[in-house]
Amino acid sequence: MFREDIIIGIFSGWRSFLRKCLFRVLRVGPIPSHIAVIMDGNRRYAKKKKIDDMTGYDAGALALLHLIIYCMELGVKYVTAYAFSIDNFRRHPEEVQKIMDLTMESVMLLTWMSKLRLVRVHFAGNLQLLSADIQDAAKRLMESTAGYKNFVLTICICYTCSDEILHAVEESCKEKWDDGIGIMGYDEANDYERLIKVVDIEKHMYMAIAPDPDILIRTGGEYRLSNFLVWQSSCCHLSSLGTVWPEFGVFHLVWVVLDFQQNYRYVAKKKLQL
Ligand SMILES: CC(C)=CCC/C(C)=C/CC/C(C)=C/COP(=O)(O)OP(=O)(O)O
Repeated sequence: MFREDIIIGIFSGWRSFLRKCLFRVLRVGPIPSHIAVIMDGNRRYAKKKKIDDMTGYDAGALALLHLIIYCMELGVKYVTAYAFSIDNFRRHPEEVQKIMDLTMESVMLLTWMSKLRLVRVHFAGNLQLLSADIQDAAKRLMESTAGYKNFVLTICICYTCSDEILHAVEESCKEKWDDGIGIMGYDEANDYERLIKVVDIEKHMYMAIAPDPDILIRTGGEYRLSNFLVWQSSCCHLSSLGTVWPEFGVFHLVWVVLDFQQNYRYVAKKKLQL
């Protein structure tokens, strides 16, 4: 499904012209630096179109590819997608396998795209839960693109924010232990002082590579975070869309960014008060 002609097609024609005009208008206002997405509604899309669920996921992966290209054009620097939660391992094995296959296909496509030296790819999550071949391919891709600064794509796979926090706490404790420092100590007032600080935890989060998201989009009409970037989204603009993920397109993106711009001043003020 991932063919070079799809990518070329997206860039060409009158649609590309219209998109450029819309993005020029959007750029008059503040552009989010980081957009995160929960790609919900792939199976509902499949049901609606009377196709099998697996083809629904293909359509979802293509919608993600479109979003990446639009965000690059618009000037968004970070895109983070929730591809697979640790809880998704409870799904039907065929479905789990399909998403793993798509991950492998995406790694191959992104490896091909990495020749353009445009995208830094990062996989966030408990990667040990992936099969050895996907782990290897993902690690190689992360290493080979680590120096690219223009655009950062993070694919959250085998991810939940609770697991991310546990991992970060563990790493912080190990670090203190290795430095010969206990976890709790006394300050001069004989009061407890925290030796593990928020900065220690944040340094070890899987998402440490990116700033906190400015916008978190969830498609499929749900209003839950489903354990996605819970730590990082205290000040971000949440956008829940009724549309199913494979139908997410450029007009949805424009709508979400306009909504973000309308609330920008308020959210910026709130961030300063934190
Ligand atoms: C790069 C990469 C690996 C891309 C992955 C492709 C992709 C679209 C993954 C979404 C995974 C997922 C479990 C979505 C939830 O939708 P759902 O199908 O459970 O939605 P629904 O049942 O509510 O309709």
